[in-house]
Amino acid sequence: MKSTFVVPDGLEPAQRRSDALAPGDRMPSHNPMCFGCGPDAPNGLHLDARAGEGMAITGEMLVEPHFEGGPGMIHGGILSSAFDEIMGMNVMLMGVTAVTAVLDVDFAKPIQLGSRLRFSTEILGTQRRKIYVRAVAHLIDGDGNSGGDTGEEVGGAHGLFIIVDPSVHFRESRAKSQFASPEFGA
Ligand SMILES: CCCCCCCC/C=C\CCCCCCCC(=O)SCCNC(=O)CCNC(=O)[C@H](O)C(C)(C)COP(=O)(O)OP(=O)(O)OC[C@H]1O[C@@H](n2cnc3c(N)ncnc32)[C@H](O)[C@@H]1OP(=O)(O)O
Repeated sequence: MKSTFVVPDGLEPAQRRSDALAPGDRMPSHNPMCFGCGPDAPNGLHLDARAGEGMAITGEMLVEPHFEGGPGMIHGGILSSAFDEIMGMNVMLMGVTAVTAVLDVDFAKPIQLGSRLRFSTEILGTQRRKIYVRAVAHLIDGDGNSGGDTGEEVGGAHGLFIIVDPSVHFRESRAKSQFASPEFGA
C-alpha cells in the first residue's frame, strides 16, 4: 500500500467500552436508512459488520451492479464510502460518537462488479478527541462465504475521526431525519 497518510507517534491506546459487543457479534446499524450500514436503505452498501478482538472489527459487502463506475468496475466513491462506514463502525467499540475529518483511500487494485469484499479495520490509537483508524479490503475467494481474508488485497484506508457531542453536533440537523437512532446520538 502506498498511502502517505501520517499516523502520529505516541498515540494513546484506544479503550474498548466495557459493554462493547462480544467478538463475532453483528455491529448494529446506527440508522436503518444509513447509506453504508442501514438494512432498509434501498440502494445502500448493506455492510455487514462484526465485532472483532481488541479494537478491531470486520465487515463484508457485495459489489452490486448499481455500484458501477468504470465499465464492470466499482465506483471509487463507493469503495471510499465503504471504508468510511466500516471505520466509523469500528469507532463504535469505544462507545463515543465521532465524525470523519479525514479519509485517505488507497485504490490498490481494480475491483469488479460481483466481487465480495471483506474489510478488516482496527483503531490505531487516540490523541485528545482524535481517533486514528486503519482498514484493508480483501477479495473473498471461492464460494464467497468463507469469511476469510486470504483473498487478494485490493484496497486500504486510513481515517481520522473526531469525537463530538451528538447533542451539539446534530442539534440543527436531527429534525431532518425520520430514522436516526437516539441510542447512537445520530
Ligand atoms: C454517515 C454519518 C454518520 C454520522 C456519525 C454519527 C455517529 C453514529 C454512530 C456510528 C457511526 C457509524 C459509521 C459512520 C461512518 C461515517 C462517518 C461520517 O462520514 S461523518 C460525515 C462526514 N464528516 C463530517 O461531516 C464532519 C464535518 N466536520 C466537522 O464537523 C468538524 O470539522 C469536526 C467536528 C471534524 C472538527 O471540528 P471541531 O471544531 O469540533 O474540532 P477541531 O478543534 O477543529 O479539531 C479537533 C482536533 O482534530 C484535528 N482536525 C480536525 N480536522 C482535521 C483535519 N481535516 N485534518 C487533520 N486534523 C484535523 C484538529 O487539528 C484538532 O486536533 P488537536 O487536538 O488540536 O491536535
